[in-house]
Amino acid sequence: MSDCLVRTPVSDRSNPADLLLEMVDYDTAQALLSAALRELPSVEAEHIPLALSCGRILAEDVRAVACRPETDISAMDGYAFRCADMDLSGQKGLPLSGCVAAGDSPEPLRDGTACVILTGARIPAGADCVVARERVVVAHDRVHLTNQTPVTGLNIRRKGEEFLSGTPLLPRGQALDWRHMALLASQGMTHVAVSRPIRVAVLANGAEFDCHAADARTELNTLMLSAMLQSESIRVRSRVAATDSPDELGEALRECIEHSDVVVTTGGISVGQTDHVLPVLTRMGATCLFRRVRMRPGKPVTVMRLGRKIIFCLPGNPGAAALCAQLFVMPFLRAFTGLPPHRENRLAGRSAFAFTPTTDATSFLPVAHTEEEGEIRFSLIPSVGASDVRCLTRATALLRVDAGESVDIGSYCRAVPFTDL
Ligand SMILES: Nc1nc2c(c(=O)[nH]1)N[C@H]1C(S)=C(S)[C@@H](COP(=O)(O)OP(=O)(O)OC[C@H]3O[C@@H](n4cnc5c(N)ncnc54)[C@H](O)[C@@H]3O)O[C@H]1N2
Ligand code: MOO
Repeated sequence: MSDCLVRTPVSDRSNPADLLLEMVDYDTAQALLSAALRELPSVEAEHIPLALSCGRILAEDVRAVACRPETDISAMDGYAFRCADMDLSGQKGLPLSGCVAAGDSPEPLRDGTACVILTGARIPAGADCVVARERVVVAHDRVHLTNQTPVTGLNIRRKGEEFLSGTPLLPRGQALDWRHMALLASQGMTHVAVSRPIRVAVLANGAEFDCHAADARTELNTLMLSAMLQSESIRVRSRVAATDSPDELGEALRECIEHSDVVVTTGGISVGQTDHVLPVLTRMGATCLFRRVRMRPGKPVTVMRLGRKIIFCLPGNPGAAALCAQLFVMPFLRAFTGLPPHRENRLAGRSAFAFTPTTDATSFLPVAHTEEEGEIRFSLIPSVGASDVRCLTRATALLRVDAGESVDIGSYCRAVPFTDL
């Protein structure tokens, strides 16, 4: 038998384990979380080498300091000349005078001549068109047109045609990836200001995860949640307190809180005699943002705050922990890192199944979504409940059904797709 904490009387409203504390509905819980996030100072910026910045979040707006192309350049390997100088019949041609390659700073073109020019080379002053090499014939050091009528600007990439100096290039909050590297490097940037990574601690608890326990179980949530939350802009560390001792749990919580910006606990938040997470946090001075949400599954989910630290207390059942992490922790971390809400924040489509809730709570059903003839269709993934880990591997979204609503085949429905960071 474990040593059980003596339960505080249910009338003690300072204890978040107290079931008399009012349960909030799902939208209220989200609103409380958004309000708490707004009160947090934004994450500091750090300057890191551009080469290491993929996956990080831009901490400031970037404007062009140089236009692109920086100067008029040739788009072709060929010959540059002044259009008006060229004999269009191809009979006379123009004498050749020199060669310009990319990287050269050419002298002005001699009047009445053409020069060899290579792709990317600066257009010499005096030239106003480029004809591709395969469209001329060169004989006796003269260039003759074969199959081209040149016009001013032909095959010239004009200075600033991509963008001018001062053009807004990327907004603060942009998650950087390979597509942004060339653009930033084109501005001479070797370093970039990004938000420093957010430190998240994931803490599981429960004596059943002690491998010496008489009925030991495999701990699943730290691996699952670390994989979900880990990204270039989020550093996750995890810890398992394989104990039912409030003191040992308290020590683990203290250590997690001290070294992290955000803590995510799983398990130990219901009303069992070994559910110590909330009383221990309360004793440490944490206050409750909300305690339990009118939703199924995931009802026990609770969010605490200690100073500037937010502590998500998720239910221990892996399915419920995953669902609460997707619905609460992921959007919070996106916003905290400075990312905009996920572009597929909400999916709308038609249900391929019928469902009538049996609770007065918001139900979240695991579904797989497919696109058929431009419309999203949701299929129900069978689940035996909040401990089901197999159904997660087949689901792609969580379909929301509010209390009092029911779903019929063909009903228009909303779902939150699973996301990563
Ligand atoms: N009297 C009541 N009992 C329960 C209620 C209630 O309202 N009244 N709510 C139920 C619901 S809903 C849930 S969800 C669970 C939540 O309980 P806890 O968050 O305290 O979770 P535990 O009791 O610690 O664990 C529940 C279950 O999940 C397994 N678990 C926990 N952590 C992990 C992990 N890291 N890896 C794998 N499996 C884990 C644990 O072994 C238990 O089987 O409370 C209900 N009870
Ligand atoms: O809500 Mo619990 O999260 O059903 O298992």
